[in-house]
Amino acid sequence: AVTPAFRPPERSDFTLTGRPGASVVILGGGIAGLTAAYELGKAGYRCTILEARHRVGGRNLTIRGGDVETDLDGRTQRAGFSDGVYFNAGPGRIAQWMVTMDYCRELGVPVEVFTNQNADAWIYNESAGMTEPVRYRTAKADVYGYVSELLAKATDQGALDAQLTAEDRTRLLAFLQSFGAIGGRTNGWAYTGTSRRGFAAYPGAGNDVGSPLGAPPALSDVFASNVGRYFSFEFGYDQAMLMFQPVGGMDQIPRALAKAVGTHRIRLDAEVTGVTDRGGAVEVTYRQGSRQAQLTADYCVATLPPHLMARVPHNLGTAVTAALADFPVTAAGKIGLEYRSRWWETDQRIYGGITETDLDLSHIWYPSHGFHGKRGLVVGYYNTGANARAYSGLTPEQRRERAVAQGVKIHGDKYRSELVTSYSHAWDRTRYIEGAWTSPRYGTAGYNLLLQPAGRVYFAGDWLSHEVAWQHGAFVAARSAVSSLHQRVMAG
Ligand SMILES: Cc1cc2nc3c(=O)[nH]c(=O)nc-3n(C[C@H](O)[C@H](O)[C@H](O)COP(=O)(O)OP(=O)(O)OC[C@H]3O[C@@H](n4cnc5c(N)ncnc54)[C@H](O)[C@@H]3O)c2cc1C
Ligand SMILES: N=C(N)NCCCC(=O)C(=O)O
Repeated sequence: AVTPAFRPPERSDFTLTGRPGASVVILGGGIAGLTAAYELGKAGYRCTILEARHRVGGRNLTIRGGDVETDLDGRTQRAGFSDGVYFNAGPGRIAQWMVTMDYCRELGVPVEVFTNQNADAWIYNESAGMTEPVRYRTAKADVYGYVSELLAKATDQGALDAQLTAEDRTRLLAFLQSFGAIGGRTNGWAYTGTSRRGFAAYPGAGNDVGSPLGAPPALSDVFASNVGRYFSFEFGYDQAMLMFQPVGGMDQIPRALAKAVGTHRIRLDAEVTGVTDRGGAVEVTYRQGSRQAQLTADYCVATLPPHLMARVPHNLGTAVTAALADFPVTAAGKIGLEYRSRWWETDQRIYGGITETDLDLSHIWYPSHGFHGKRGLVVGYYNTGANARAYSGLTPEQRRERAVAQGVKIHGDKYRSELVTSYSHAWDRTRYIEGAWTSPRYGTAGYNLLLQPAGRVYFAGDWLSHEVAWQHGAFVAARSAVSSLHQRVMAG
């Protein structure tokens, strides 16, 4: 066969066979820690999770009205969202092939489509001189049209004869005519714009042909606007539609995991302060409020972000510390803007999806659920790196003002006037996380060292996978760690 058969991801009815009943202390109650406890629990291990924050989930964080978060700079926000409104401050979407979907199925977490791409969402490149946003459908029609025109001309003029047979040329020209909606040879393969660009007023009854947007800008202006830079996003194997989200918020996943694990096995507000491998057991010290406590178990699974684990005193060796400290960390931030009306649906006909910009807010997300409801939440920025750090240095009020001032350029006055309340999350300033995700140095001795246990301590987290910045990575890394732990226990 030319194409290898599709291999479904490891199934979620992943089960360790044999019931050895050893004890395991798990550091961190994010997706990796909860998954380790869930899978080990199925096999009869006695697990305890130590989680420093006041809730499980880690980076999987959904904010609802009444939630209170204080960042490393001491800025406290109390989310004022209405009942039923939620904001996924961390993960927001899941690809169909990800093992995350299997866990949703197994745990009974209902999912719905997350609209990752929408022909009616906007593109706005201020630095390219755009004074008005353009709809995705219009931008695509023009870029595909002109690229097709150029390639058709070059092909027909013989510029590609060294690469193409006569049959290839005919087939390529036929493809380009349909792909770009361009004229034929007699029209010089010209792109002159079609209904694909969209309408100022859509067609109606009788003789109402509507008001088509008409002729495209000149080829040079279309390329100068640089709208084409966003088209490849939806080609990514990890971002292509259909994408999914849990109904009611991404934290339905950690909530379901915590319930399955048993909340009595999870200690919250428990900050791990030391890990000592005693040879026959692992001793973990932690702080709960003013109380210092200690826990001894047969094994340990450590799922703290690597740059934080590197700072926890331990006796696992300097090579382990150096390897943990060698994960470059990215910043990311998001703001949730609650509106009293769904003007993006009623006035702009945008039902979900993402507007792309070259502003420092980067992306604007419209909700993929609750269509035609009373109110809704727009993600007013989702940015990374320097843009994220620029926002995380501001107060929550300043962040909102900066995001709204820019959003108005794209959406008009309602972007400000209909706003009710907001909450912003800066991952680089979040205690016990201090970053969004890492860039592992795959293939180095340090990375490979952490794939092995350090004595009785196993490591897991999305940072020990090739799907960093995805819950999938945390799930599979946890499964990998508990599988090798279990093999060792069964062999011993
Ligand atoms: C902005 C953003 C967007 C994302 N988008 C997506 C997406 O759309 N889809 C997707 O699938 N994934 C997405 N991700 C990635 C996803 O959130 C992560 O891959 C996943 O949640 C990582 O889980 P983890 O358990 O490895 O780590 P974490 O969630 O970081 O868990 C580590 C845990 O350790 C705890 N901890 C830290 N220090 C201590 C200590 N001293 N003692 C005890 N506990 C401690 C932390 O509080 C935390 O709960 C996104 C992440 C971010 C930040
Ligand atoms: N550099 C990356 N791995 N990007 C992924 C960004 C985080 C994510 O999963 C999402 O937003 O969907």
